[in-house]
Amino acid sequence: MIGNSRLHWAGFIGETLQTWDTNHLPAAAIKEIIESWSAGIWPQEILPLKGTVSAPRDLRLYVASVVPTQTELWQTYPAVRIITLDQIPLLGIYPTLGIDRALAVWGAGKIWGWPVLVIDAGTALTFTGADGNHQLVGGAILPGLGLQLKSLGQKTAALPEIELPAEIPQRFALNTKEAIQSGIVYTVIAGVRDFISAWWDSYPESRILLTGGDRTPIFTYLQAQAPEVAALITVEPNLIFWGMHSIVNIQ
Ligand SMILES: Nc1ncnc2c1ncn2[C@@H]1O[C@H](COP(=O)(O)OP(=O)(O)OP(=O)(O)O)[C@@H](O)[C@H]1O
Ligand SMILES: CC(C)(CO)[C@@H](O)C(=O)NCCC(=O)O
Ligand SMILES: [K+]
Repeated sequence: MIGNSRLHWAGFIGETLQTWDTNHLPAAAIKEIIESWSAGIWPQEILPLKGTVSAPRDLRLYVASVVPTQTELWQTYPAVRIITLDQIPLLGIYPTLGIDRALAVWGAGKIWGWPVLVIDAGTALTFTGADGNHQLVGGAILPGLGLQLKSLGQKTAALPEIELPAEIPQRFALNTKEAIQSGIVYTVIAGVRDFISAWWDSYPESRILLTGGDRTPIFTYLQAQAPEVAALITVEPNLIFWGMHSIVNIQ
């Protein structure tokens, strides 16, 4: 899965599933990976994996991407299959819907049942809901936690670029760092709770799944602020891969 910040990898290696993340890769590295795979060798220096790994010569690579320039770099690999929206049986898809959102909500519905709401806390924070007929209800997109911190740090003179706090901060802060942390954390959690509550108004029995690179801090803050809501949320890092797995199997 090619995201806006990095690449998310999942490999069935023998009987086991391994997952890992890398940065976006430059063209030269991708060329090297493709040459290695074509020769039946695992490119261990670029994509380190546990154990010694050779690669089958026809190693299939399934790519879903929300970054077209990155997708392009993989298209020279003969065994690549690009997963596109038209391959996802979700009803009511609109043409510019992100493939990551479509795959995540499809994977969630397939495994945890319908209706379902997915919260993906990545570069962008997205809500994506589908109903009992596997029909997209819709969703919302806002800047993710990292991007909110970064944009304040970069677009102001006096605000530093800081990290997310490990625990929920004090709400009314008396220093700049904690004031930024409070502002972002409390408004995002309030927003997340509001979207969940609005979703449950329409789909009271629905599962809610939380995924993405910032799933753990979001879940920690939610547990502190609204433990009764957090208790009803399923945290699942591999939602998009479950979606890809299901799509790939039906082809
Ligand atoms: N090692 C890491 N590198 C980059 N971001 C990380 C890392 N660990 C956690 N994160 C957090 O993950 C967030 C990005 O999420 P994720 O990796 O899911 O984004 P992405 O690659 O854009 O994928 P998506 O397109 O699904 O949002 C950042 O806001 C950051 O706080
Ligand atoms: C919202 C992001 C950036 C989240 O990764 C991605 O799903 C995307 O580029 N979506 C396209 C716009 C949409 O989903 O309506
Ligand atoms: K853009």
